[in-house]
Amino acid sequence: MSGAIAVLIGSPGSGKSTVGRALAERLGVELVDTDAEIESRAGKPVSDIFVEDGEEAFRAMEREVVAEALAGATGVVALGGGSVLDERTRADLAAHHVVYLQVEFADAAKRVGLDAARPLLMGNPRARLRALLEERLPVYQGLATTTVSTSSRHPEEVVDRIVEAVTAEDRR
Ligand SMILES: Nc1ncnc2c1ncn2[C@@H]1O[C@H](COP(=O)(O)OP(=O)(O)O)[C@@H](O)[C@H]1O
Ligand SMILES: O=C(O)C1=C[C@@H](OP(=O)(O)O)[C@@H](O)[C@H](O)C1
Ligand SMILES: [Mg+2]
Repeated sequence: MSGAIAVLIGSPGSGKSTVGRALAERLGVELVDTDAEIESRAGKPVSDIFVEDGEEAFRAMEREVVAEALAGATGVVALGGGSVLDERTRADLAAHHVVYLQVEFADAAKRVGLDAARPLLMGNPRARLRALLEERLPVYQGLATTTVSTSSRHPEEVVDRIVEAVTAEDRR
């Protein structure tokens, strides 16, 4: 299959950015983390974009950055958790290995609890995260060519599973 070696999708706290970095390093390929690219273009953190420009402006930038990342991808792409809500992004993903990083609610809550930079979870982080997971689960499942559980697994073990899965997919 051409395109990215793996495009990582999943909820906030599933480990897309962390595992994306480790996977790209393991394979010796480039990583594009679309949130990092948005931050570099905007010159400010995602949380500031949400507060100062609003979610709609963030989603418009995200759509553009994701489309570019997917069009040129040959390595690993880590998406933001909400990027798959865009129809064009979902269509673009059809050309790629799409790895859904699955996480139990309790683990995701613990992981994002360590990091205050997720504007969508402001207010009541646990309730917001639960609602996001419920709404998006079918979308993540529908897009995945491979699903890898990340609960109770070190990021390097998650990388092992992804490498096995994409190698097996390519043999098919
Ligand atoms: N498999 C894992 N086990 C434990 N903690 C993890 C794991 N993957 C990521 N984390 C931690 O969870 C937090 C969120 O990870 P991150 O990669 O930013 O997730 P995402 O990009 O999916 O929102 C970070 O503090 C990270 O160190
Ligand atoms: O789920 C979402 O809608 C979002 C997830 C974040 O990325 P992570 O999934 O990497 O945390 C980031 O793109 C933004 O805060 C919106
Ligand atoms: Mg991330």
